[in-house]
Amino acid sequence: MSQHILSLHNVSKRFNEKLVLDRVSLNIQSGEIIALVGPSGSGKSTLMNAIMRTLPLSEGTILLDQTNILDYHNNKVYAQKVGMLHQQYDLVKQLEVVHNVLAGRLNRWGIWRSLLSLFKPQEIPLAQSALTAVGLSDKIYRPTTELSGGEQQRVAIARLLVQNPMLILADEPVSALDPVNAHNVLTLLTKLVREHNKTLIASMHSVEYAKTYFDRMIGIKAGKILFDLQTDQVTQQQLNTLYK
Ligand SMILES: Nc1ncnc2c1ncn2[C@@H]1O[C@H](COP(=O)(O)OP(=O)(O)OP(=O)(O)O)[C@@H](O)[C@H]1O
Repeated sequence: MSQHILSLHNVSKRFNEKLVLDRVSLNIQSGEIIALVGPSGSGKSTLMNAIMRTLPLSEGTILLDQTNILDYHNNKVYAQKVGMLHQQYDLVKQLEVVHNVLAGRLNRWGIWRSLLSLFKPQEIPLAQSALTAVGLSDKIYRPTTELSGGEQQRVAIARLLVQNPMLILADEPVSALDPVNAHNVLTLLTKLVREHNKTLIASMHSVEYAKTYFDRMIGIKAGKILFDLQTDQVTQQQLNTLYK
């Protein structure tokens, strides 16, 4: 049996008649830290949304943990396998940080516990330890809106730690941040992924960041994989072709 955490077999996606993913096949092992790179509109977000099950495939199969993603009937169970980090953090800004972090627990709690937690946060030690891991333990009861962009992205990472999925997808996780915050968030994210034995796939606008922080780079152009290599093996010529 395959040991791949994620396998895509001939995955295609059409929007109306437009082919946006064109027979994409790839295998990903547990623990890999992968950057998806490619020009705007090449299909990176579509690929991630397909893995997240927010977009149905036109053709092909995706196996997560050796099971077809369509066979996970329960979204809560699926959320224990895959979590996503968005460019715009996707937090409820009016709530205190603790509630946003504990939102990562919703896939394990029932409705009553989830509602109760809005009034009296449940599992505070769990939230506290996730916030300590991202360097924000002193911000637990602050309104999220008072945090900077970089801090909000770290809250979103703490929420993922609480959610504890095996695979993390990150859609341009630092493109809304300045270079210092982008560096801090990527350093933190890749360190936590390694320490917690997770797998990371991130779409990256910046090839420089992709080279610095990621082990494997997958170049996508017009919905096709142009190269799929260890980062140090990607040549300037391949990058030129990708962005030409
Ligand atoms: N819901 C949709 N309906 C129709 N077309 C779509 C839809 N979502 C994406 N597309 C098209 O699919 C193509 C790929 O988009 P996608 O967002 O996956 O690219 P991307 O590589 O993530 O781009 P970027 O780097 O700019 O985020 C684009 O041409 C886009 O316009």
